[in-house]
This record gives sequence, C-alpha cells and structure tokens, in this order.
Amino acid sequence: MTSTSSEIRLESVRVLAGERELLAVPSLELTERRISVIGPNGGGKSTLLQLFNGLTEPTEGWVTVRGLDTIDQGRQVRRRVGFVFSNPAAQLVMPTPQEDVELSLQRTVRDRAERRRLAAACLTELGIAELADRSSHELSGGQQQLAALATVLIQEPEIVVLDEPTTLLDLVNAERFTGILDQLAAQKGLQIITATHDLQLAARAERCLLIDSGALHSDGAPETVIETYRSMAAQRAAR
Ligand SMILES: Nc1ncnc2c1ncn2[C@@H]1O[C@H](COP(=O)(O)OP(=O)(O)OP(=O)(O)O)[C@@H](O)[C@H]1O
Repeated sequence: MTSTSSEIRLESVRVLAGERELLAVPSLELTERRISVIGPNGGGKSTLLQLFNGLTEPTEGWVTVRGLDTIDQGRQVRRRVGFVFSNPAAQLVMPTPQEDVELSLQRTVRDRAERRRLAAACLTELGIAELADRSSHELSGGQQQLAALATVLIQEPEIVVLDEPTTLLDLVNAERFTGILDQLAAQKGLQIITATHDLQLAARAERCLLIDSGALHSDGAPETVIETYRSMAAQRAAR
C-alpha cells in the first residue's frame, strides 16, 4: 500500500437530477488522512462521496483524484478509491466472505492458491478469520460490514470512502471498526473519508465537512464543525 498522501479536488461542481440541484461545491481540496462528512438526512453526503470514485458524475465542473478525472479516467480512479457502502449486503455477492475477498483479487492475482492465501490473510488481519467460510447471509450486520471492508482493502486502495459504516454496529464493534480505520490511516497511510451520523466517529477525523441542503455549510476542525451542526439541529428542532 502507498504511504504518500492522496488528494481529491472538486472544482465548480454541481450535481443535478433533472432541474433539481442535489449538490453544489464551488471548490474543495481534500488532502488530510482522516476526513469526516456529517449533516442532516438528505443533505448530500452520499452524493458528495459518490463523486470521489465516479459513481456520481458531476453535471457541471470536475472532480479529480491525484490528477485523474473521475469520469474520463474512471477505471484508474476506482483502482485507487475503494468504496464501502452503508448496506454491506450490497457488496457481498458470493456465498462466503472468503470467496468474496478472493473475487476482489480475480483481475490482479492469477494464481488461485495465492488468491486464497491473500484473502485468508486479509480476513485474519481484520480479526474475522473465523467467519471466512460462513454463509455471508447468516452473518450479523456488523460481521457483514467487516467482510465488506475486507473486499475493498484487499484491492489495496489509496483512499477508502465509507458511507455510514457503523450504522449496523453495536458499541463494541463500532469502536473496533473505528480502531481499524485509525490504523489504516496511521500505519498504512490510507486516506479515509467517512460520512457518518456517529459524531464520536466524526470527531476522530482531522477535518470535518458539514453538508446541508446540497452545500458545504462548514469545513474545519471536527470539534468546531460538530458544534455548528449541533446548534443547527437544535435550532431546527425548536422550530
Ligand atoms: N439518483 C437520484 N435522483 C434524484 N435525487 C436523488 C438521487 N440520489 C439522491 N437524491 C436526492 O439527493 C439529496 C441528497 O441525498 P444524499 O443521499 O446525498 O443525502 P445524505 O446526506 O447522504 O442523506 P442521509 O443522511 O439520509 O443518508 C436527497 O434529497 C435525495 O433524495
């Protein structure tokens, strides 16, 4: 895995659905290792995240990842940017976690025995070796979330984007998952970008973005941005 810092840039971006504007970001540059994205339901967090690997195409403007255009050079971008969805079942398509992780290696590792070895090592590193050959459908939401993360990490992305990764996790597993993200950023040098309603998780980032009504409302140190979000929520609840 790379240990150099990554960089995502947005310039004059607008995302429209028909006439409706879902997101507008005049200019944004993301270089920090840990970034959290918070904000009210429907504010545009997922839309923003999906711009980072070309899952969503900007209607206007452009998005680049380390100089690569997310649409024109989408394949190269997706090799660098792994995406973990909030619903892990969407990411687990094979009968078992072991097979799913092996599948992620199919294009890059030709030897089947090597794929098997690497997949097992990845599951072990995430502490879920014992789940390798269990039926994915029978795993708990939290176990599925870790298996889904394994299918992304095995591809050695430089950037990992996670859309509400801890919603299915109990306190112990949320804490464990968060520890794994900390480690990936600190030890492996990955850039980790997480959209979350878990403000404790959001606070662990170096930088926090507050997205509201399709716009970047606030951007800075997590404690400041989270405080802004709390005040905004309190005002709206009082209306
Ligand atoms: N494909 C689409 N077509 C039309 N509207 C969309 C589409 N995807 C999202 N939206 C709308 O865009 C807005 C932003 O949605 P988005 O999922 O980005 O918000 P979010 O901040 O991630 O919300 P949540 O916290 O509820 O997950 C919402 O009003 C949503 O209904």
